[in-house]
Amino acid sequence: MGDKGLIEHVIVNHRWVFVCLFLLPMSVVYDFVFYLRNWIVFKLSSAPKRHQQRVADVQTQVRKWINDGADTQMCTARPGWATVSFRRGKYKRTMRKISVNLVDILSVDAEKRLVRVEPLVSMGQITATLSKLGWTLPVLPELDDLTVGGLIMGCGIETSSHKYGLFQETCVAYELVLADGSLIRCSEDENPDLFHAVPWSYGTLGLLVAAELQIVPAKKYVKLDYIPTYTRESMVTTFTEAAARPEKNEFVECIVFGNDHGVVMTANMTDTCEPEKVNVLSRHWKPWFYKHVETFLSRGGSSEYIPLRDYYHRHTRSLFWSLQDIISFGNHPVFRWLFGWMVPPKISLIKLTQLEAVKRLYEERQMIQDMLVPINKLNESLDIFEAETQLYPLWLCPMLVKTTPGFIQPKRGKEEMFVDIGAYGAPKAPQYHAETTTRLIEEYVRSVDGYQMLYADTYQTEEEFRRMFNHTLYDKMRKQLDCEKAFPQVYGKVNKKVRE
Ligand SMILES: Cc1cc2nc3c(=O)[nH]c(=O)nc-3n(C[C@H](O)[C@H](O)[C@H](O)COP(=O)(O)OP(=O)(O)OC[C@H]3O[C@@H](n4cnc5c(N)ncnc54)[C@H](O)[C@@H]3O)c2cc1C
Ligand SMILES: NC(=O)C1=CN([C@@H]2O[C@H](COP(=O)(O)OP(=O)(O)OC[C@H]3O[C@@H](n4cnc5c(N)ncnc54)[C@H](OP(=O)(O)O)[C@@H]3O)[C@@H](O)[C@H]2O)C=CC1
Ligand SMILES: CC(C)=CCC[C@@H](C)[C@H]1CC[C@H]2C3=C(CC[C@]12C)[C@@]1(C)CC[C@H](O)C[C@@H]1CC3
Repeated sequence: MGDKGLIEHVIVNHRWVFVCLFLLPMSVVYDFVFYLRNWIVFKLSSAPKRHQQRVADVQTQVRKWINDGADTQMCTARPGWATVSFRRGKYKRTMRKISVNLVDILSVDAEKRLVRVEPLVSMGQITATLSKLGWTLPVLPELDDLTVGGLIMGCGIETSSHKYGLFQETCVAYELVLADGSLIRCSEDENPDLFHAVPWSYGTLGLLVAAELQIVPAKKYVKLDYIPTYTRESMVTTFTEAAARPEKNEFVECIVFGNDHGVVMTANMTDTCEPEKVNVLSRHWKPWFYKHVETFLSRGGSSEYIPLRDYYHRHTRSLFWSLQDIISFGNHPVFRWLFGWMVPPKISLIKLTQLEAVKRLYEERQMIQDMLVPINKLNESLDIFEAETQLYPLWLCPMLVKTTPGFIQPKRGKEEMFVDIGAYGAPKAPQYHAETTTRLIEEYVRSVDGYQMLYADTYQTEEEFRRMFNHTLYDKMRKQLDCEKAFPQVYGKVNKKVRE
């Protein structure tokens, strides 16, 4: 084995060496630099002043594209490795890249209960800002590095989605630069068709330059009730009943640890607590959250008070359960005490440095998928996941599909409760084959009028994709805004063939 072969062997089979020695320190430096930059910007209060100039710069780039003959389509200049999406878009190599370098929180309006942000503002930045002011977002998707732009143009989900719907249902206005270089604002009252067509459009109707999001009062803690279940029936029933009562349960999720057992969690914000039951999850020596949850299967049900921000970022430290496949001893107490403060490595840096062999490994032997199905199909869906993947844990998160027009709408005309089934890890089913199995599951999801989250690999054909997502309003807006030359279709940005 030559030097290159040896390095590749070590990186694929002992990836933790590279991750611990290189990626973790790099992630700390990266976060620190960004933190410092934001601190300076905030102290100088320069973000709102510079916003207009930065938007004008986006408009100038689009107008230059027109003057240059508009011969290639446009996408944002954000490199594929920097995103939370599972893969990189190949289209980033060929399309005209428009730099939308807008990373700041512009204003917090307590009276109107709104926060106005630029599209690259991350969820970590938002919780840091809002919690100090006593506010929070109604839906705050897990993973610190998710951006407002990515969550609006794609979709975002969290354990309060059974009450509020997806992230976009809590947005009240978008500002976009269109294919002709003009700036437009849209909301429920102003350009409502565009407003409803933007979510799930993946940047194919225009470039987002600002968004207004609802805020709601935050409390200090979340009181979290852990309810272990030992049969499939009790797991599904407990979860479904909890999701149906948003007035009683502000947050609902379930981690399925095996075919017939899992822990359902219901939670509510509170300002008071029982001090002996407080669990500060963000302390670096604390066990990974899903491992902690698993202990309630043997300990029996219980309650805890978790600081609100720690609750929001509870799965971030272990990237749900994906980190165990990268640092297998990451949850060992010694590792946690010594290095836990550096974890997790930044997803962007993992993507930037992963070798072709690691990519292949993930492509062939790992499944990263979120499928949204009507909650009354949960039991049947779990049977399919068990038969085809035998992959555990699974993440269950309920979500309300509202009748708002757009890419996803309840097929039966009235709002309907769905559940996101998240599968992240190495399937154990002997017949598992990335493409065949995913296609089979996609077919099932279509058959129950469900949806696939598109940050992951979709193997659907364009015709199947159009059957899954309602393109009526989207097609109308593409025509009206003359998008055909300017941007690809959503399918052209998300299907497996255009991603690597
Ligand atoms: C109107 C207004 C506008 C503002 N604009 C901006 C702005 O544009 N950009 C900006 O950055 N700040 C802005 N701020 C300041 C903001 O309040 C924070 O000071 C800033 O975001 C940095 O937060 P921090 O120092 O608390 O960072 P930290 O709390 O140190 O957080 C830094 C990062 O660490 C992680 N983290 C920290 N604690 C936890 C935890 N408990 N669990 C999991 N992860 C955690 C998160 O990833 C977070 O992004 C604004 C404030 C106001 C009022
Ligand atoms: N908890 C959750 O809900 C989770 C959600 N996700 C998914 O991750 C993705 C978000 O990741 P993130 O890294 O934030 O975003 P990405 O950079 O991956 O962006 C996602 C899409 O949105 C487009 N987009 C982003 N910003 C703009 C903008 N300003 N103008 C026009 N188009 C834009 C991108 O276009 P382009 O390709 O041109 O750059 C891209 O197609 C979403 O798809 C989300 O569903 C992942 C994990 C958890
Ligand atoms: C809560 C929802 C809806 C989704 C959570 C999905 C995450 C678990 C995945 C999103 C991006 C994924 C990536 C990886 C692991 C799983 C995610 C965090 C990797 C870090 C796995 C290792 C690869 O080499 C790179 C991957 C990048 C994206």
